[in-house]
Amino acid sequence: MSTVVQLRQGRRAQPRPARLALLGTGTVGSAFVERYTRLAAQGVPLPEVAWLCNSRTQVLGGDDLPAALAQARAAAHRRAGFPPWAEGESPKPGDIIVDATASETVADWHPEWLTRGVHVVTANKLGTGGDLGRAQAIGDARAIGGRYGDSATVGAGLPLLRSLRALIDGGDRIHAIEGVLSGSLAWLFSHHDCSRPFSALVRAASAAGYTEPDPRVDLSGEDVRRKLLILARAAGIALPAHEVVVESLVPEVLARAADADVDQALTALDGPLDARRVKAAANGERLCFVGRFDADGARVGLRALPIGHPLCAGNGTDNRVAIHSDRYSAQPLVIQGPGAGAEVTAAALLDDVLAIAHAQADSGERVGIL
Ligand SMILES: NC(=O)C1=CN([C@@H]2O[C@H](COP(=O)(O)OP(=O)(O)OC[C@H]3O[C@@H](n4cnc5c(N)ncnc54)[C@H](OP(=O)(O)O)[C@@H]3O)[C@@H](O)[C@H]2O)C=CC1
Ligand SMILES: N[C@@H](CC=O)C(=O)O
Repeated sequence: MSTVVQLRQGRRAQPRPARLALLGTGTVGSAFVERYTRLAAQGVPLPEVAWLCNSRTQVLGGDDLPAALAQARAAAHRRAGFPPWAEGESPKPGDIIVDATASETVADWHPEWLTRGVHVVTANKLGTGGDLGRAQAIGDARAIGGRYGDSATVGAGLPLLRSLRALIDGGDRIHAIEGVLSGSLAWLFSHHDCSRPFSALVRAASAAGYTEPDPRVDLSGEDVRRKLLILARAAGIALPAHEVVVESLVPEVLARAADADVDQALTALDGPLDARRVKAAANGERLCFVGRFDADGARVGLRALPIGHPLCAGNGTDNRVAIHSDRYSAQPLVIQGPGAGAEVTAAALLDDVLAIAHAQADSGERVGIL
């Protein structure tokens, strides 16, 4: 090797390892830290968590992540304004942002980060399950920039999006997707036997970490709409959110309740849902909250299905989703398993983080220079 080449190589800046920022220190963010800490103790090579952020503060990760998490969770509330991470140090190309928020503000940043070569791993469905323009901007940005890990957004990590993309990559065409896409609603309707008020079950589902931060997002069908949009868009259909017909379970008084009054207003669900449960049982049917899209459109709502119906086969938080395609035309491909819960969701996020870290290592991807 010539002296000139040796000198050039000696001067070349060293690539630095990717850093990770965790946005959201609530139910899912905390489970992420717990799993990260466990995997790191097992020797799994993970990118360093450089920052933990919520809407109130940003703290440095460091060696003691549980302590950093506790510090972030204990931060004082602050007046509205930019979230602290937006005022602090910017992520650099090759860094990984984990979005464990339910925030529109954070989702709006997804295309921007991807365009800059920053990877995004998300449990937040608003990126690709909300506004179509934002979903398309994310699609465009991931084609040229960072990677987008979205397995936690549908089925809390069940191999749904992965399978769908594998079918499409293999030349298959998707005709319809139908299924139970809400873990919390699946859990609620599998426990609803009128012995306890439905509102008490909603409180239990929320305490178990199955519902959205605001359970009305589940009960209104909005969460299922988002998942259906994510699936439809992954299948290549540019479906606008307003084209999904949604049957909400939320009575007017609950819909209008201020955040502080939601818990009390949940009782408005009890009478109407008990009546639907009694009627379904009298007809030998079971209530299931189902989302479907096909050539005729997209629809989300509560259906009374015969007890033996395939969509009724799950238990607990099980999602059960049927994919109809060219390849699976006589009988659909069916994927079933737990579709909500902080642990499975955190595992999905870490799977995506590891997949990005492995791809970086395999491709020798140069991470931004310090
Ligand atoms: N629970 C489940 O089974 C599943 C959940 N998900 C998704 O995971 C996400 C998180 O849910 P969950 O943990 O229950 O929600 P939580 O309400 O428990 O936590 C949300 C966190 O996001 C933070 N946050 C809000 N806005 C911002 C912002 N602008 N910048 C930084 N942080 C912000 C909050 O901050 P602060 O603490 O200051 O309020 C909080 O720490 C949701 O999008 C949900 O849909 C996805 C799959 C399954
Ligand atoms: N609230 C959601 C959680 C996972 O996405 C659900 O009930 O499925």
